[in-house]
Amino acid sequence: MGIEVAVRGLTKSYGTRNIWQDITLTLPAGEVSVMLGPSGTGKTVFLKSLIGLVEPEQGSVLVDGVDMVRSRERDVYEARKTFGLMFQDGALFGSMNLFDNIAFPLREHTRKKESEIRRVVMERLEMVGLIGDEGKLPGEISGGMRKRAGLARALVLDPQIILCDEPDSGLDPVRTAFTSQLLIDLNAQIDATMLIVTHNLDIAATVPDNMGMLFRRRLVTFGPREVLLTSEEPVVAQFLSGSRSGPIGMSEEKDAAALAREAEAPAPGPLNAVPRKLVPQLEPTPGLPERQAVRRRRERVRGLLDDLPPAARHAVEADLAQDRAPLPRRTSTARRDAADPQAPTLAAGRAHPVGAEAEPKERS
Ligand SMILES: Nc1ncnc2c1ncn2[C@@H]1O[C@H](COP(=O)(O)OP(=O)(O)OP(=O)(O)O)[C@@H](O)[C@H]1O
Repeated sequence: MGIEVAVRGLTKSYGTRNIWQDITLTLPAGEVSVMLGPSGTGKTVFLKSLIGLVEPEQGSVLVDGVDMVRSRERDVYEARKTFGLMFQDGALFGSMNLFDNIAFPLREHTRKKESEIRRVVMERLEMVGLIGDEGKLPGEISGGMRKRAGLARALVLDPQIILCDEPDSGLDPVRTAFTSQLLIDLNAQIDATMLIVTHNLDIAATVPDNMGMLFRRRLVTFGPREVLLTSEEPVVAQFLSGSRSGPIGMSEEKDAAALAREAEAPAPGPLNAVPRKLVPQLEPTPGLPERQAVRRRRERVRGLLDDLPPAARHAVEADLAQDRAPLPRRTSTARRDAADPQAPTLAAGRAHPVGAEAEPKERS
């Protein structure tokens, strides 16, 4: 099973420019989490800080007892081996064919024989649907195939934590849907802890167990997917609906004058929030094992129910009721909500705000 990543009070600046501050969250072991945020809010910097490639000035990132921020270089190097990284462009060596690219970490970091390397590489190629393409150069394949090859390479050392930086960037909606399924299938097969950085609303709505969002140098929220997907927090609702109305502007933040003008004359019709249903999470492709994270997460989130905002709580209770496990409380409400066609919709304005009173406490 994957291992937990515990981030506490993380703060990063470049020179005098603060990127984000005081980020505290836990990536639960073996679960899939997504970090959303407008462009430039520091999502990639956050990913890099988890593996010690970027050095935050405050805070800690605990992975299996090693603080990726402050521990000795040798310990950080060892802990880094538990991670698999998938970068935006696949980060493949242009002069090597896919087989050699994917075999590279095995040849660099292990003493496996070539026959064993071939077995592992072909297995990973099959997982990402690239069997038959192993002889091709990165320049001869599509962007989506490069991403999948990058994912296969991230998997060869059997990582317990997988970090994916914008797995959808540059992909059409169909390829993005396949990528979403691939990520869920992967989690079912290897039960690794996963963090995906993305802007993509379909991935956000269908893939993760947990979601967070960065905005204005802060973590707006992080918790069970239902919290963010039912949130009325203006920045979250705007982001999830793709609306121009709200605090997010073309540059990272709108200034106060622009927000005041907008409040007087809200953007018309289609530019405003488009309600989105809280759609079910993707399940693994038939024939694959069940995701073990699902049951673990249900148990974990059951313990958080009292701290969740009402809309998120109703959505979680509906999920728990579907599982047919006995509910400790509010069973009848959950059943009613599960059947309620008016159940929480994204940006539909029915959910409770994630505010001071309602914000769930992040827990491990
Ligand atoms: N090495 C660096 N030195 C100085 N500034 C940097 C460095 N790396 C990143 N930044 C700055 O940190 C900010 C956040 O960058 P980052 O790439 O993490 O954003 P992001 O949220 O991933 O954006 P996008 O969604 O567009 O990929 C940017 O303004 C970027 O210019």
